[in-house]
Amino acid sequence: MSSEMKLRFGRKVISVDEARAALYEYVKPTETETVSLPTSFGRMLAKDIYADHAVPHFRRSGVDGYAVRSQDIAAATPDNPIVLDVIERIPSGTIPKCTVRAGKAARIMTGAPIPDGADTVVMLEMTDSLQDELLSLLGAKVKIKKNVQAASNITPIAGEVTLGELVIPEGTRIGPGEAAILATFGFSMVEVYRRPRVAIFSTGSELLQVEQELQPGKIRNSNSYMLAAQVEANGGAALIMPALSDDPGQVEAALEAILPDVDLILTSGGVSVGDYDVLVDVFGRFDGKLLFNKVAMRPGTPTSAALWKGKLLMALSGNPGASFVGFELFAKPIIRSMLGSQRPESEGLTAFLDVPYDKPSAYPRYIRGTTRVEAGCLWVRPAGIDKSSIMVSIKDADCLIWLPAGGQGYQRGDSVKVYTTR
Ligand SMILES: Nc1nc2c(c(=O)[nH]1)N[C@H]1C(S)=C(S)[C@@H](COP(=O)(O)OP(=O)(O)OC[C@H]3O[C@@H](n4cnc5c(N)ncnc54)[C@H](O)[C@@H]3O)O[C@H]1N2
Ligand code: MOO
Ligand SMILES: [Mg+2]
Repeated sequence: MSSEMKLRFGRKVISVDEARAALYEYVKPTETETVSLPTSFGRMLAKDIYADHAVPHFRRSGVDGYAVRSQDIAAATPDNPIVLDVIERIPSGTIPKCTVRAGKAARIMTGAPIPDGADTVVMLEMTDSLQDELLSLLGAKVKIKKNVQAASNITPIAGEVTLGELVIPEGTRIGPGEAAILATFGFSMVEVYRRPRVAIFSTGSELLQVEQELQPGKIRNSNSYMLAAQVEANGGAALIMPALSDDPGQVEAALEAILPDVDLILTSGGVSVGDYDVLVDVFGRFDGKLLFNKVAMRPGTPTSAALWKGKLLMALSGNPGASFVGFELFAKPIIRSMLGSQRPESEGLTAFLDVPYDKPSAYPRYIRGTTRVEAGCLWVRPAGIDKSSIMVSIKDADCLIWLPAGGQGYQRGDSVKVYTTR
């Protein structure tokens, strides 16, 4: 068999895990860059964030009311209120001037520092000050109508975060909570991983550009946009390249030209046994190293990958379903590893199959699935028609249902593993 025929038909099949291991060998995190906090949302943090001060860094009032000594108001009741002298008013953001001694009270606002001497705060609603609030403060008195436990309505120093605590580990995606913490600790500039640049090429002379009118026997290129959306959803920067022809020389030249400018190349189509499956031809003539060209999985069996001039080239199947699944299983963990993620692979969950599934397969299946929760249990069913060539059901998928190889089919209610894709 010629080497070209060998590449097409004499393929060595490897498992998904072996394929991933082969890829991970060549994956390294991108360099870090420093960006402004407002532009860091969605980016991956490139260094551990430690608390360089306690939060709060002062005893903070949680309510509007009076800061007092709890022992002064132990006997307070609505019928027998305790009267205290009001010595100062403490707006939030100011520093108390006086110490609260026996028989004294300080009117305090929510968020303001607790004055020395006070160990609790009585809410305004439990005093009679509401009537007096127009009185000039000096000489005013306040009737406390309810005793309040010591430490009430006070957040102690370091009540939220202690000095030196690791608040966000490196490799975390910056969402709302992380943004709040970064702002709290003064990170107006944030060190993040550079977003991996991913070039996307589709192949196939049947492909039209999106803006082109439909023509007999041709289809619009949908994979490139699906893959670009998947790249961006996982923190990469997608470069949608012009679709490639079926000419091996042209394809090789186009891929080689972009290699230096990107971190990863994704192609879709042209990896099976067809006469015009051009990636197979490229693998037969390029000076890269083919890592694998057949994976024990359905869909996406002909998914291939190569290392070329130090960069990974992921050659996904042309069938939209297979392309989607191949991205989720291989390109997603590559991109997330480049972004420093400690958990690059999709999270595995257990769900109950919502419908019977009776298509046995020689290879493990990764079926686009739609989950739902019922009475606290996760149920999953195939998202629409479960065929590799179906594009329209991809929008309904929020996971991949993993069905082991072989099997005599599955009943409704069988528990299966699912991998989230959202
Ligand atoms: N005799 C065999 N035929 C096929 C085999 C096989 O083992 N023996 N493998 C099948 C499997 S499995 C898959 S998966 C597909 C993969 O084929 P390719 O990766 O070579 O993909 P293409 O042939 O280029 O296209 C397949 C299909 O997908 C459509 N396509 C391609 N690119 C796009 C795009 N950018 N947007 C939308 N649709 C796209 C293309 O029109 C074809 O319909 O091979 C099976 N055949
Ligand atoms: O490998 Mo496939 O099963 O058509 O995608
Ligand atoms: Mg083909």
